[in-house]
Amino acid sequence: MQYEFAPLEGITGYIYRNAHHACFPSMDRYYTPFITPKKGKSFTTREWNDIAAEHNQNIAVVPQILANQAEGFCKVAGMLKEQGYEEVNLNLGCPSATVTAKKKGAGFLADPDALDAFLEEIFAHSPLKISIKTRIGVENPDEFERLLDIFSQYPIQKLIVHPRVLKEFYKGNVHREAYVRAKERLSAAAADEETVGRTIPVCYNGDLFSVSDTERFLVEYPDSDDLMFGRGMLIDPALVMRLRAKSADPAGKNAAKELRLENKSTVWEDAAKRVSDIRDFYGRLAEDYAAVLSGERDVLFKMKELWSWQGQLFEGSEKYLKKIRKAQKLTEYKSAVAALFADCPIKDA
Ligand SMILES: Cc1cc2nc3c(=O)[nH]c(=O)nc-3n(C[C@H](O)[C@H](O)[C@H](O)COP(=O)(O)O)c2cc1C
Repeated sequence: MQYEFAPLEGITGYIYRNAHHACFPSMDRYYTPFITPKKGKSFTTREWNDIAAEHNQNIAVVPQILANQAEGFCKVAGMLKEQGYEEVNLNLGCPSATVTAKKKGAGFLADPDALDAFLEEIFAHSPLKISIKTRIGVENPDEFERLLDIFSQYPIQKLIVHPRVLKEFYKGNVHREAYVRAKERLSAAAADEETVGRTIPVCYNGDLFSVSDTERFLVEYPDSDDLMFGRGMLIDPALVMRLRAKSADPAGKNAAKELRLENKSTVWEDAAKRVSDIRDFYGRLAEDYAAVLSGERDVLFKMKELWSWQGQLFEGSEKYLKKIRKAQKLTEYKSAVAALFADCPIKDA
């Protein structure tokens, strides 16, 4: 089983990724929040910091590009190659109106012919392997068949499917049958000589918020071998660590060995251990942000955003979260966080 950390813009930058990897070394890969090609200019400072090789040592990272012009995509891919990357991910999922209005992200799915022409160009000229993270359409899940026709023509490193259409944003039920369809279609994508024998690995992404959600998913879709987690990791940063420790499948066991987790599955279900690991992680994050951000306000902004997710893992956390949200100084923040850790039991999800 492969476990991927989803790109989360504004959250999973290099500071977060490095701290997460140090505290919960369990992910096969982290995807960066998207980078956009710009005319003339290369990267913004934020983008540069995020992808620079020195900020991503000993951690498997796939940078993501948001683009609809092949030239810009390939130029950025070339710059990423210089930093030592081997793969780049194309964003066909972002539902934000500012992005989709420019026919990028999930907005690009509205014009399958243009998307096909773009893919032809980038697969011909990109210096890096290309994976794709996609939604299943704009308005209607039926649009996915046409998109799969297109995807099946290209040597895509991996197709990550978030089975919602653009207009659903992140709400409502996921269309899991579309994920099944992608697996059926792309593992049998042997339509002509060029594609004979080629299969495109498919990764599932969407609404796996807890260990029990994931276990239920795997009972229903036992052929799954690659899962991507986004918000679930913000709620429980040890989620994949716990899945690996509990896993009885051989790949999981090997991964557990690599991570020196043998016989530790019980430790990972121990509530006190879970709380102290999350406390260490959040302590480290606050310090690491303080080392690069310009003042307490910015650090507080980052940490408050994280707590809006993390708070969901603790029973009865609302009044403590209110204090965290109201904190104007790091000292106030720290005492509110300490009170939450002391008083709120962790959920067994
Ligand atoms: C705050 C936030 C930022 C996101 N930023 C990105 C992004 O930069 N690139 C991308 O492909 N998806 C982005 N996504 C989508 C996630 O990667 C993921 O597909 C989505 O959250 C569904 O997975 P989940 O249910 O496991 O959270 C973002 C989602 C959220 C909530």
